[in-house]
Amino acid sequence: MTSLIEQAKQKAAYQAVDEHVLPSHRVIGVGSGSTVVHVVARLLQRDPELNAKTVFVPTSFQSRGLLLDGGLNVGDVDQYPDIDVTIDGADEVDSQLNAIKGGGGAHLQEKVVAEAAKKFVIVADYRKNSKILGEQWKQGVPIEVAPFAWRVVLVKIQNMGSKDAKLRMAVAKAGPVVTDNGNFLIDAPFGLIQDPANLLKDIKLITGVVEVGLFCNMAEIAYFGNEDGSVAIRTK
Ligand SMILES: O=C(CO)[C@H](O)[C@H](O)COP(=O)(O)O
Repeated sequence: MTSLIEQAKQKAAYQAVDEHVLPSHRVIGVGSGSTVVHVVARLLQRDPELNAKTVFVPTSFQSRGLLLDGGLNVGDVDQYPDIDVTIDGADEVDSQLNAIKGGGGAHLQEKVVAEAAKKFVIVADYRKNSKILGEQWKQGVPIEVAPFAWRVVLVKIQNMGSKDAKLRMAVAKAGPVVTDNGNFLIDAPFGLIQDPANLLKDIKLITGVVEVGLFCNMAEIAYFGNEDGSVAIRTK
């Protein structure tokens, strides 16, 4: 029995693929996370001849595995810097389509692949649909940092007002989570984020920060699967 949340993710993902991955597209960016599993499932339902003519650019070890397991052509963003469309999940999306990403620690590659695309599309379930960032996602803004700099960055983030900011620790390993890029992660709660673009700029200016999981003014459209089986669409 599929849960309501899983059904909501699937509905959003399927509709986004159907409406944004066109037969003329040759390069598709594929995000990371559990909602993206449904994106790849829908891609695999397309005409195999069409998929054979298309390259898919993953954003993590996880999404690369999904694409390879499906027998799809995989390419790197340095080979394919012009992407037709990138579809990805999010941890929270506000009324202006700003998003928090990086719950899965993949936001560095996700941001590069989203910025390389002509169009960036978000897929999520109803729990991610907010007016203001920080309403529902309480874990904080994910910040990827160079390992040697983590404590200096953490103190600066705490001094910026995120008193509960902390290093993300691994669950099945002693010590911190290490990203696909060999870095550490800090999760920094800032309460309600009224001005995400300004916060992004301030955090990014701290030396040692590699990338911030605030995606501001990037998404063109977001699909939210609802509990009742409908899909809410938000556009710019
Ligand atoms: O940003 C991400 C990973 O870095 C994911 O897109 C985000 O965490 C949402 O994941 P899910 O679809 O599993 O809820």
